[in-house]
Amino acid sequence: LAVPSPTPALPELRMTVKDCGSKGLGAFAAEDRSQGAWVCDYEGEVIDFAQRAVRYVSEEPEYLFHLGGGAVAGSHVYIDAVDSDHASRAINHAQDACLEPRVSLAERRVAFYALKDIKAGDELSFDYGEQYWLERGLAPEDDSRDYSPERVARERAKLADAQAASSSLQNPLSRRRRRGRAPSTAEELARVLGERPERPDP
Ligand SMILES: C[S@@+](CC[C@H](N)C(=O)[O-])C[C@H]1O[C@@H](n2cnc3c(N)ncnc32)[C@H](O)[C@@H]1O
Repeated sequence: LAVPSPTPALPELRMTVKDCGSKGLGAFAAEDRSQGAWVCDYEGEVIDFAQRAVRYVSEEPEYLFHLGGGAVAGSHVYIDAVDSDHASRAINHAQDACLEPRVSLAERRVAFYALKDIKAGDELSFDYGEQYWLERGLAPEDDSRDYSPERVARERAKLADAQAASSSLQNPLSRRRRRGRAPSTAEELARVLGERPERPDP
């Protein structure tokens, strides 16, 4: 019985980084790669929630890939490519992208796979997700979805409502107030604080 030998793993795709006009720099394939094959990883520094908070106080991060985490914000993990000199840092966004990012929180890894046949000279892209652009109030190129100021305003209002609901849920005193009466003794206060609910999964 003939057993097919396993396909040898391909090396990382050869890439070049070039100017892409208003998108800034972009990463381009320097050779062909077939649909389904691994292309490269998103290379950068693995950081946690606290490091992210220190690094990005007032500016929106541009090279940060969120790997996920649990219900607790402090457990979230990211790959930050801000100081990387790897070409993956320059991969731009497109709705009809040629790359699929496969994220492994356990391995602290993002691996890009070809969603279609890639030819030498093609620009590499993945879908950053609508949220990336809505949070920044920007409309990206190579994307026909709705990023109008009206939608941005609607999404921001939804987020503000969700945050208000979540903070009032997490504050047992406000829960008690809604039921009509704030705790008036230390024992009652301790009992109320003891009822503090778990943060819901976002
Ligand atoms: C991870 S960087 C990608 C590389 C970047 N172009 C550069 O010059 O370093 C993400 C940023 O690139 C730009 N960008 C990526 N895709 C874009 C698109 N489709 N339309 C407009 N700007 C884009 C945006 O400024 C975005 O915040």
